[in-house]
Amino acid sequence: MAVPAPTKVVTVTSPAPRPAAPPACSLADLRAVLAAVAPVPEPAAFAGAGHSPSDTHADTHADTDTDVIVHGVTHDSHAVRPGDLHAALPGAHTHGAAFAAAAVAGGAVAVLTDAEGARRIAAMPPGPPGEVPVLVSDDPRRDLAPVAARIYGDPSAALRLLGVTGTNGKTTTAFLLDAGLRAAGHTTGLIGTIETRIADERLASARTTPEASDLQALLATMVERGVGAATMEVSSHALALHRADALHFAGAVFTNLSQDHLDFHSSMEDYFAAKASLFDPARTAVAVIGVADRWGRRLAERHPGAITFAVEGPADWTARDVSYGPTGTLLRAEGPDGLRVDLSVPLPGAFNVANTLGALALLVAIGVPPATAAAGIGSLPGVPGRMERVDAGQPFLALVDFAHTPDAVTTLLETVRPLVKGRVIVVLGCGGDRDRGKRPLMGAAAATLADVAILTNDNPRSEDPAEILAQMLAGVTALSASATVLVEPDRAAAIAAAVAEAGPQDAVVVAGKGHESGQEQAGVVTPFDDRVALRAALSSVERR
Ligand SMILES: CC(=O)N[C@H]1[C@@H](OP(=O)(O)OP(=O)(O)OC[C@H]2O[C@@H](n3ccc(=O)[nH]c3=O)[C@H](O)[C@@H]2O)O[C@H](CO)[C@@H](O)[C@@H]1O[C@H](C)C(=O)N[C@@H](C)C(=O)N[C@H](CCC(=O)O)C(=O)O
Ligand SMILES: Nc1ncnc2c1ncn2[C@@H]1O[C@H](COP(=O)(O)OP(=O)(O)OP(=O)(O)O)[C@@H](O)[C@H]1O
Ligand SMILES: N[C@H](CCC[C@H](N)C(=O)O)C(=O)O
Ligand SMILES: [Mg+2]
Repeated sequence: MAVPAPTKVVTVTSPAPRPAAPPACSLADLRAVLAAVAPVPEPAAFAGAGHSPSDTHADTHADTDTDVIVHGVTHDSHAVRPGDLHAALPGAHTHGAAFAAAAVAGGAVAVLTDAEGARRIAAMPPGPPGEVPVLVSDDPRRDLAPVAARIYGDPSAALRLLGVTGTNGKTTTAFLLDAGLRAAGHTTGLIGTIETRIADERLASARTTPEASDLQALLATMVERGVGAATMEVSSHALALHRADALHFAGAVFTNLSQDHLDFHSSMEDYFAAKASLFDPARTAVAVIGVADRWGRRLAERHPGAITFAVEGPADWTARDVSYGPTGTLLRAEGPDGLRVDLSVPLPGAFNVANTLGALALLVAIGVPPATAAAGIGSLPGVPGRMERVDAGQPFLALVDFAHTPDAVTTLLETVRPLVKGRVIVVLGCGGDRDRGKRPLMGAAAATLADVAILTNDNPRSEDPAEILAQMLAGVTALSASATVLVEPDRAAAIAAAVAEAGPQDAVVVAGKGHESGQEQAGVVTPFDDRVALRAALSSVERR
């Protein structure tokens, strides 16, 4: 087999789709937006070296702002188009103002930044950045969302926007919502981890939730192309970094909360607060909350008008007569006011019953007839890389799944166990540059709930893969694990070892990468797809 060429990691987001008809908005309008969000800082605060305060263009161009017309906005200097506002944001690695000259050379007509950015621009040698107005904000990342909404004509108000947040199940729930909306006759849009859809067009997603500038442009493109209803995953990073501010949600689902992303959030409380902020009534009309865990129950207590769901109640929506099969589930959903909805869900496992209830509850709440919602959900062809079966004629079950949190690994292995008479063999790694606290917990879950656990690499990114594996193993050795635990850093070899180990009636479960198409290590992405690797391993076994 030819080895695919690795590609260099691009850390900036790829250019987002923009409306074909560019919007037009004066800088004076944007100043008004900024003034409404926060008071304008004193000009003296951004006087740079070699310039007097009056040299800074936040000040000097104020009278002529109406003459500067903005046609778009970007936070990424690589994606600047002529007529753009360049949002030069302070970041964890660099300051966007460092790229202001490139942005203005690329056609940016104004810059939005903070005092530090304005200081840097003022200190630059005479040249392009000094030739455009600089809007200064105390928090330009926060202000980017309302500014972008103003530039693109507030597109989320022009369509029915649904949001999904929570640790696990966002992508699945979003796919279920989209299927229900399409069954109800809507032309739909979808924004999430696997892909972005604008009506019939499908694009690869760079992020689960794009930055506000890209998101507002994307929603405006959807409106322009006749999309009437859109569903988006709202990650906790997005909420903490203001990507989803200034959006109008017709409704949103909270799936669940468990440990993840504690590299980014300081604590579970902080992580919960980010997720909970989506349900502020000022931005979300209908709250649908999974109450199977304590975080969901806390959120529901804060929102007495919320619609709740849990596979086993008490909740507004619960499931009855659930019949689990290897490829799907039959159930009766019981909702408020005696509603009864029979569903055939083409996704296996109790966790997908929870996802189905969340989607159904929101669809019904926004007026989709229950039978129509059920028909849409029933027509979903599955979710790529989530409990996805790979079949090459082998006498055992082979699955690829995206479980990459302790709770998801636990749920996954508990779901697979009753599906097979034989052993469960899991292949699993943990991502680099992500929550380290997850690693021993994921190792422990694999070692207690599987019969054979093969620990391997999963996007080591900038970290030493051996160190990540050692941290997973620490969770295994801390308890008397029942599984046979092996370590094989090469993921393809680990998958092949799992397949070689499997006998009739066993299950091979490859977890953590799901739909992903690359393995990222040391700044390089090498094409890698678990489904392809698993199929290749299964085929070579068949040939033996
Ligand atoms: C932790 C996090 O979310 N970081 C985001 C943050 O990065 P940062 O603060 O490090 O930014 P930086 O690299 O210092 O750059 C500062 C500014 O300079 C700009 N820049 C930088 C370089 C350049 O050449 N030109 C340029 O214009 C950048 O666009 C940025 O605006 O701001 C950047 C854009 O402003 C984001 O691209 C970046 O997402 C990074 C790449 C990322 O990996 N985010 C992940 C963790 C994420 O958001 N994940 C969630 C899903 C999580 C889940 O599973 O639930 C998601 O929604 O995708
Ligand atoms: N309701 C749920 N409860 C627990 N685990 C779940 C649930 N739904 C899905 N999972 C597990 O989580 C994995 C990821 O599911 P999904 O992609 O729908 O979640 P996500 O929240 O979008 O994840 P990400 O934040 O990484 O995009 C699945 O492959 C499955 O193992
Ligand atoms: N949205 C998640 C996906 C993780 C997938 C897993 N394969 C990994 O690389 O850790 C994240 O970026 O944390
Ligand atoms: Mg997702």
